[in-house]
Amino acid sequence: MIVFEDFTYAYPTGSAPVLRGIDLVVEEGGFHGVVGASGAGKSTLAMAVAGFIPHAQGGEYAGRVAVGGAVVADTPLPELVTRVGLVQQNPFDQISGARFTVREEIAFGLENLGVEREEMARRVDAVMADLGITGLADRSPYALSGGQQQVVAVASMLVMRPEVLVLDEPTSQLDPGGARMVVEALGAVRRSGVTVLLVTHALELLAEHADTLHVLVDGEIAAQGPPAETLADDRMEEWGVGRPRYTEAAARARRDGLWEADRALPATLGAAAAGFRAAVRTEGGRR
Ligand SMILES: Nc1ncnc2c1ncn2[C@@H]1O[C@H](COP(=O)(O)OP(=O)(O)OP(=O)(O)O)[C@@H](O)[C@H]1O
Repeated sequence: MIVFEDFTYAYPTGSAPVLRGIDLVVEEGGFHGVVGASGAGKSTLAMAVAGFIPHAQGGEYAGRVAVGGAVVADTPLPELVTRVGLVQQNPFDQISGARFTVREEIAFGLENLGVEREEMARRVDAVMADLGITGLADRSPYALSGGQQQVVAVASMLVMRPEVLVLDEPTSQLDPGGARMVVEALGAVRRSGVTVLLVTHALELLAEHADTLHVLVDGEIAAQGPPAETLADDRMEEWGVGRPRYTEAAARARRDGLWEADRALPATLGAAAAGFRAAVRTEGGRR
């Protein structure tokens, strides 16, 4: 569980706070999304969960962030890395450069923790099997596609058995095939019981997979709730987030009288298809 209590944060080089009075509860387990316009503070929020804020970045803060009951600011980074994994945008940048194979790369964090060799091998094998990358075990991390590298980055975090996995735009530099690999891997992470907090502009992905969605606007939480509600919110345009293409299609159909007036706008393809089918039936009934 991640809890923000009235959390405000300013970077050391900037005078104005970039997160302001954040109150947020992310329930244990499940898949939770964070969206917002560019500069809204999403990466800053991700770093506040992972502890790079305040531990590595410094800056000024008020209020608190806690993960699994541990207050992030009071917990040393070496302990936090076993509680929270952070996967970032660029898969290439996350390769340690210190190991030759995917298997060794995934084991790297456990080695640093001094985990016993057999236990380490068991855990690495299990994570690779869970994420469907056993076939990559003996390859060089540098010889992989971006999607494969990103799944290895997820595996390197998951092998530490964190409570929370935070991902900051993990698919934004990938082609559609690579993005699909990462999404499938996140399905496996979710099934393992780890809480997933995903920062992304990929609204359709959140519409299909997220349990809750948190909308950041200029450093504040402007809306939160189930994605079917938040993504169809009329204010998403003015907040600079936009809406899924299915929502936009239905909104246009509604303007043209082709969407039932009392039916909520859809966020997913399935909900859009159901709405259009119903509209066609109603139209047919009128004839
Ligand atoms: N290291 C830093 N020092 C000072 N200001 C920073 C630093 N990093 C980010 N900022 C500022 O903090 C604000 C929020 O940035 P952040 O990267 O968290 O936004 P974001 O929502 O993740 O944006 P994007 O979608 O473009 O990644 C921006 O105004 C940004 O310029």
